[in-house]
This record gives sequence, C-alpha cells and structure tokens, in this order.
Amino acid sequence: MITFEGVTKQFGSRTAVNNVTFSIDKPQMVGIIGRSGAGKSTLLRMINRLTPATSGRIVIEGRDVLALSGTAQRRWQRDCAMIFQQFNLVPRLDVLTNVLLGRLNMHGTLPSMFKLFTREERAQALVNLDRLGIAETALQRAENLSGGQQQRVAIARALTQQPRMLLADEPIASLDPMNAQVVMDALKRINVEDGLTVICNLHTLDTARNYCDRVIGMRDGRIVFDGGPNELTTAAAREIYGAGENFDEASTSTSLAGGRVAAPEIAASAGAMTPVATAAV
Ligand SMILES: Nc1ncnc2c1ncn2[C@@H]1O[C@H](COP(=O)(O)OP(=O)(O)OP(=O)(O)O)[C@@H](O)[C@H]1O
Repeated sequence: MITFEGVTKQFGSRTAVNNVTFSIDKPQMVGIIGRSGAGKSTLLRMINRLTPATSGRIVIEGRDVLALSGTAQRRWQRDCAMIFQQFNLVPRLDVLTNVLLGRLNMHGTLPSMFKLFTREERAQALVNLDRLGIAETALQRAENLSGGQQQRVAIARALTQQPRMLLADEPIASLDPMNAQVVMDALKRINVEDGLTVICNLHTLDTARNYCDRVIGMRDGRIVFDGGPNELTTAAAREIYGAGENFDEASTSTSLAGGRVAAPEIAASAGAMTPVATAAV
C-alpha cells in the first residue's frame, strides 16, 4: 500500500529523518513513537507533502508521491487526510462548516470561495459527525467545544475528504486522558470499520501498545524498532528512547489503561478508563 524507500529529510545540516525504509502492505493502525526530536512529525508530514523530502521515494500503487505536482499533488493530499495536535479548526465557524471544509479541494475555485456545498455533502458531513458521537454540536461554533470534541470534529472533517489513509500527528497530546481515550477509540474504529490505514505519532508507549497493530520506533531520524505491540518490551523501549537501566516506562505513560477496541458499544466509565466511549464511529 505504501513503501518508503530511503527517505531522508535534512534541515540544513540537521538530518531529521535518515534513510528510512519500510512498507505497510495492508490496512493497519501504525503507531510511531520516539522521544521529542526523533523525526516522527517530519516523517508524517513528508507523506502528505507538507514537508518536502530531501531524497528517497514514497511509493503508492507504483507512483512516487514525492514526485507529484499540481493537481496530482493536491489529489494525493486529499487522499491522505491529516489531523493535528492542535485540531486546526476555524474557531469562529460552526462545526458543520468546519467538517465541510474537508470537501474544499474537491470543488472549483468559485464554489470553494463561497463555501457552496451540496445537500449530499452536508448530509455526509452530518453522518460523519454522528459517527464521532457529536452530531448535536453541528451548529455550535467550533471554539465553544472541548478539546476532545474539537479533535473529533477534525476527524469528521478528515473523513469528509473520503481519504485512503489517515495521518495523525500527536492527536491526543493536548487532551486529558478521558478525551484521549475517546479520540484513540475513534481512530481505531475508523481503521477497523473503514479498512483505512491510520498512521499515528504518539508520545506514550501504553497508547501505542493498546491501540496499534504495529509500532515503529524512531531515534535520531532512524527506525530502530518495527514490530507488533507485544514485541515492544521494556528493553526495546530503552533502545527507542535512548534510556539507561533506570528507564521508567511511566515517564512515557498517560493514565490511559485502555485495551484494544473490540466492540463499539463499550461504555464510558470515568473511573475505570477502559476503552471506550463514543457513539459508534
Ligand atoms: N522546519 C524545521 N526547520 C528546522 N529544523 C526542523 C524543522 N522541523 C523539524 N526540525 C528538526 O528536525 C528534527 C525532528 O523534528 P520532528 O518535529 O520531526 O521530531 P518529533 O519526533 O516529531 O518531535 P516532537 O515529538 O517533539 O514533535 C528536530 O531536531 C527538529 O528540531
């Protein structure tokens, strides 16, 4: 589905991502972990061309997406929707319009300028909000929502792009544990129910173990671990984080004690913090 071939990014003399090679050959939830500055964001941003790579190829269905330009590049950026730590909503616009912005690059310039969306697009945006359990917020201003709700709006906007892949750059780093869990559960359900690959930068080991099918560990721009969540032992974590014998996993932990999402109907429980919570995603 996606293959990285010797992908490198240099910022001046600083090598942020160093000759990275790996493939994802089936829809997976992939977590990328590593200490701050390891290159996680740069790796993700190169996939959808927010950051240009210095060298290498990222190949999807035989095409090097790093070589795309113009319309083909914009089409690819639509295909790999991205969500961010700070949600990137338009605060003063209502939630529904924020979600519809996911359709913008499917329109010509004039309809885009005047935000002219079809009835079908509005209906689809509402369906996506409903999947995220927040349809009732559709007419509220985005800035009046909680952080967890705003991130779910961002996910609904990403779904409205009808992407082939979802990239999430530290999607829960600004959220409290309860909202973090709701957002991770939503991403997991999208992966399972829609068969979309989700690539997610995470700061915390426990979240990667609990939610991801595969974990990639980065250190100093290189991949130093690539395996299943069960292979992510304390020794492997030490290698990824460049830590010594006194490495304490708790230092990378949220209080998310969640497990993997097995069923959409698992109830929210403020006390237990088991997965999850939202309406069916
Ligand atoms: N626009 C930029 N200009 C210069 N250097 C950059 C730029 N973006 C990132 N870097 C550098 O590249 C390296 C990797 O940064 P990156 O943000 O990818 O790491 P990260 O693992 O995502 O870190 P964090 O978890 O703190 O977000 C760091 O040394 C960073 O300072």
